[in-house]
Amino acid sequence: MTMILAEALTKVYAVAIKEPGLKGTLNHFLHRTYRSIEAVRAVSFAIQPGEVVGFLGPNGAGKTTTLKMLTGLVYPSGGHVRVAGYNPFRREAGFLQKITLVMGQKQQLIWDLPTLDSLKINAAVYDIPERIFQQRLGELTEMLSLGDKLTQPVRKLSLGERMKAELLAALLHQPPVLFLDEPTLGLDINAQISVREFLKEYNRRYQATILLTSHYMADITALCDRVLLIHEGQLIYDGNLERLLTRFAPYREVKVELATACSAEQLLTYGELAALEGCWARILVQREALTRTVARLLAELEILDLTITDPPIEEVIGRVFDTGLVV
Ligand SMILES: Nc1ncnc2c1ncn2[C@@H]1O[C@H](COP(=O)(O)OP(=O)(O)OP(=O)(O)O)[C@@H](O)[C@H]1O
Repeated sequence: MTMILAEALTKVYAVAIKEPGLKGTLNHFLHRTYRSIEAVRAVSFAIQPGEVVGFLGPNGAGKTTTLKMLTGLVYPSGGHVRVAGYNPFRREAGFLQKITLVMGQKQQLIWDLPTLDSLKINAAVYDIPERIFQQRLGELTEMLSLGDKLTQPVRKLSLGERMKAELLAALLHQPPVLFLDEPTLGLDINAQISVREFLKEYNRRYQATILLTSHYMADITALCDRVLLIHEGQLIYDGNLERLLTRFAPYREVKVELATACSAEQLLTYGELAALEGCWARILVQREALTRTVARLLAELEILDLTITDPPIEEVIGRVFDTGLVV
């Protein structure tokens, strides 16, 4: 059974327009006018059980709106959705047991209470028997390395600990489908890594299906083989991350340290000049010309150091969004 299915999913928001000044305010009350924002346009995809899929797009591309439609928080203007066999808009109890939605910038834990108290409330809401509650609590606390943190008021936790506690609360009912909107937002590198590791382990242990948005490409590369790219409300790519990178980054980055500074014009004869600072230069070279170009660089210039790397994924994805190409 397909776990998450979106067919021609569309959302058009009607936004009231208000002119400035007193006249505008009066008009706004008397004859309100609206303009339409097509946040999501005919988006279709199918995600199978156990898949971890990255959902990427620039700000305002329509990611959160799509997640809200998949979780039944926003009613679509068109199209069809099915998650774990349910129609999300009915908000049936069975559906709510199957999913969770974690938003990095919103919290569900009660600020002044210890996490444990919020967890007990969640256990009651989801009708989790005491024995199962204790067992899941122990397992998740260990997986998240939260130790004795659960008895402290939430406001005393660090940002990373709070995010882990949020995940614990969101997963207590052991949902098979996870919608995660920026779960590592604002966390330091170590906290990002431990959230990532936890999600990887959670997916492995419970074969959970995960749809994840993140502005940190390290989250995506660590967790997702497959990505969905959305641009101005339209799905422009659905497939393997590796394939996307090879297609949109047919070049490699050659970083050189020169014995003496060189002009940009001279370096441009080797490839596209990405940066030049004093004696350091970053040159983008087509993959098929790499060996030839490196040989030329070493023969023609006095090189102190040379490294070859793949371009940063952020840069490649940025190029895809800049072109807005439908793949
Ligand atoms: N409730 C709303 N009413 C009107 N317009 C909205 C509403 N929510 C979102 N939008 C608009 O819909 C478009 C898509 O927004 P959405 O939040 O889905 O994008 P996003 O990809 O999640 O962006 P970000 O990465 O910045 O969170 C934007 O133009 C946004 O301004």
